[in-house]
Amino acid sequence: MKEKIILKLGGSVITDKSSGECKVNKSVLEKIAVELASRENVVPVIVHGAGSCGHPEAKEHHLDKGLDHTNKAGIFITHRAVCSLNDEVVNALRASGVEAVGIHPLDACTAKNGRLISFDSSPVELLIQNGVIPVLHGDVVMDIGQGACIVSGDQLISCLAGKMAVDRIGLATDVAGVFDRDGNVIRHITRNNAGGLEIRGSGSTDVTGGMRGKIDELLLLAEEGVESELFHISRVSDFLDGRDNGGTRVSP
Ligand SMILES: Nc1ncnc2c1ncn2[C@@H]1O[C@H](COP(=O)(O)OP(=O)(O)OP(=O)(O)O)[C@@H](O)[C@H]1O
Ligand SMILES: C=C(C)CCOP(=O)(O)O
Repeated sequence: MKEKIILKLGGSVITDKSSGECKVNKSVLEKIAVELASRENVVPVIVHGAGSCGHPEAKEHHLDKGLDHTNKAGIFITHRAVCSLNDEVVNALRASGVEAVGIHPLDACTAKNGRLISFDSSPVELLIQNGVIPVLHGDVVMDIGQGACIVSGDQLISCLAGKMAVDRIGLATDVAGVFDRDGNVIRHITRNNAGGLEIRGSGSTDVTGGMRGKIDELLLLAEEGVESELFHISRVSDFLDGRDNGGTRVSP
């Protein structure tokens, strides 16, 4: 029986996030695609972040703060940036023989004050039933409270996991896991120990809260009874094979 998994490819991994402009790490994408092509044990849904292909644009047009009369063009500009990255991810997968297609949250979701309130997951489920890997991404989303907002790939994961049964959820980033003050990986986070941790944002331009935003989102997911794992991209094969990946588990 194949495991249904959600794998988030962090923007810190698939782009050069420290660059002020969209720079895709094509060689990393190729390696991930080869890993996925060789796996018969999992049916993945891929979600990716924006990194330098979306965060700088969203920040410049302050879309995380909503729409006003000055920033409407930011919708197109930000969406185009992250869609260009989505094309690169899909193309890398397809070049390795993995049948994949992009799904864009702007077309499929509605939010209220920054939180998703509707997302029809049936295309995602039908695609995987038919052997095609859906590739979703953090995006600008129309918002009935503030006009528009930025929905992170992390929030999308929570939303998807609430709608479809998945066996495991993994988030690959540029760090080995969540570090404590001494730089050691915290192997297990729950609501009980999360309060005392020093978790900050990203070192690069980021409108969705960096590691802090990610852990807050994963703790909400944990409250729904769903566990997730955060690990370094170099350990993706361990995650795919269900082995210890040296990272941080966030659980109820
Ligand atoms: N306590 C911490 N432990 C580990 N990383 C931390 C911590 N606090 C802040 N960080 C930062 O969080 C970053 C990872 O979060 P980030 O949001 O950039 O990842 P991502 O999901 O790959 O990116 P994106 O949001 O573009 O998809 C690390 O590069 C690190 O600088
Ligand atoms: C900035 C945009 C468009 C999406 C952000 O998604 P994330 O990189 O998963 O936080």
